[in-house]
Formats: sequence, structure tokens, C-alpha cells
Amino acid sequence: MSEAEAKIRTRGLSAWFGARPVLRDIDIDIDARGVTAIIGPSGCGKSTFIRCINRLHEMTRGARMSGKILVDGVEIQGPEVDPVALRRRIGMVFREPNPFPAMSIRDNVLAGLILNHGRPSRARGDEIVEAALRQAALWTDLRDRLGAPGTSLSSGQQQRLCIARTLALEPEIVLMDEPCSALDPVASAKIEDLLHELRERYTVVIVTHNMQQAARVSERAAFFLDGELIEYADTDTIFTAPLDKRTEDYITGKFG
Ligand SMILES: Nc1ncnc2c1ncn2[C@@H]1O[C@H](COP(=O)(O)OP(=O)(O)OP(=O)(O)O)[C@@H](O)[C@H]1O
Repeated sequence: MSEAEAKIRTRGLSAWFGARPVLRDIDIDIDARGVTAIIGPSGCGKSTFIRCINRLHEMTRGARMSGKILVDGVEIQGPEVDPVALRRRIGMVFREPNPFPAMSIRDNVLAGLILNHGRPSRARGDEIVEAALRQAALWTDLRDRLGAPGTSLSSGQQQRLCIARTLALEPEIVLMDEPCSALDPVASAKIEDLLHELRERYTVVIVTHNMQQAARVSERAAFFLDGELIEYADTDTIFTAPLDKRTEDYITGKFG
């Protein structure tokens, strides 16, 4: 993987909560487009890693990071980078579906845009809502009830609505933190199907504790342990011929 091609590059990325180190010296290059899975046992720093990439980590009291994160070769921590603008380019989907309860489905999709740029015209809003719901595979189901509350949907639909809300901002990178952990297997399968579509257009980085899911949805996988990046390779290699014994022990279920 050449450095010039990497969409996201970290060099010596370390992170702390208070005095406690949770990421140590992570160097990784993530190519544009496709899905990269971040795997590893609970507490190994997976969420912290992706929260550094969109500068959410630094919003936590007492949390800090050092090292470099580059997106398209440009450092994202510099004082000249506006974290809010950065988060439009680097969207995030969280574990629990979190649509805004007081808002309609339509306004939920537009929420990020309204916050950033004000309410678009009716016609432009319609276009954005349709495009985002289509990408989230919700348009056919929801086109006739866009005025209903976002919370009237099933939890799987709510999570896809949150994905639509992220996509409405036309991000380049989509970070997902265990997006299926609150969903049943059928709803999880729908999100996985969606990932197969999104990989064509976006650079997706997904944290998952589900090995089968990582194997199904990702092209590349990074195994973290105790805040360190132990191994990073194409997903087939990680699952069939890992180089590091610790990766092998983890993927074969010996710990974690
Ligand atoms: N807000 C916080 N304050 C203090 N420590 C935290 C905070 N959030 C996470 N940690 C600690 O930092 C370490 C890394 O957490 P992180 O959530 O990044 O791990 P993870 O691999 O995503 O874990 P899990 O799979 O359980 O979510 C853990 O030991 C966790 O307890």
C-alpha cells in the first residue's frame, strides 16, 4: 500500500484517558473506498481509534492524543482545521441507533445539514432525503411516511436512518462503531448488505467484535490488542493465515 494512495494515515498515534494509555504508537494506512474492520477484544482501544479519526476523542474530559492523523495527506489535528467541518467529511454511526426523537424521518435525514448549513429549499431537501434514504435502502419502505417520527421505526430501520443522516452530508469517510450491536440478526444482515453498497463510494472503517461479520463485510482487517496494532492485512489473510500468534489465538477464539 503506497502512502500516496492512503485515504487515512496515522503515524505514532497514541491516546490516553487521564494518565492511562489506551492507544500506543499506531501506524496504519487505510486506502480510499472499501471497508476496513477494526477487531480485537473488549477494551483494546477500537472505539478510541476511530474516535481519534474524527476528533471526537478530544471532546472527552481528560482525554488526549499525540502523533499524526492525515486524511488525504493533510494533518487533521492542526489548529487551522475546524473539527465541525472535519466531522462533515468524516461521518460516524454509533452503537445504539440514535434518531432525534422529536423529529420526523425527513428531518432526521436532514438534521446534520440543517445544523451545518440551515434548512435547504423544499425541492433540494426532497432530493437529499430521497438520495440518502435510497443509499440506506430505506426509500421504498419509507417514502410514504416521511412525516412520521424517526422513533416510529424498528431499531434496524432506525440505525439505517442514522446511516442516511450521515450520508446526507456527503462524507468521504464513514466510521461505524459496532453499528449492529443493538440489532437482531435480520436487521444486522441488512446493515451488512448496505456495507457492500457503501464500499464502492465511501471509505468505511467499522469496529466490530463479531468475527464473522468482519470476515463478511471487510476487505482489510486490523487486529488491536491492549492499545497496540498487532496485525493489519487483507481480511482473508487475517482470518486464514495471520502472521502473529496473538491474532491467530484471537480469531480462533482462544481469548477475547
Ligand atoms: N470515557 C472514558 N473514560 C475513561 N476511560 C475510558 C473511557 N472510554 C473508554 N475508556 C477506557 O479506554 C480503554 C479503551 O476503550 P475503547 O472503548 O476504545 O475500547 P474498545 O476496544 O472499543 O472496547 P469495547 O469493544 O468494549 O467497546 C478501555 O479500557 C476503556 O475502559
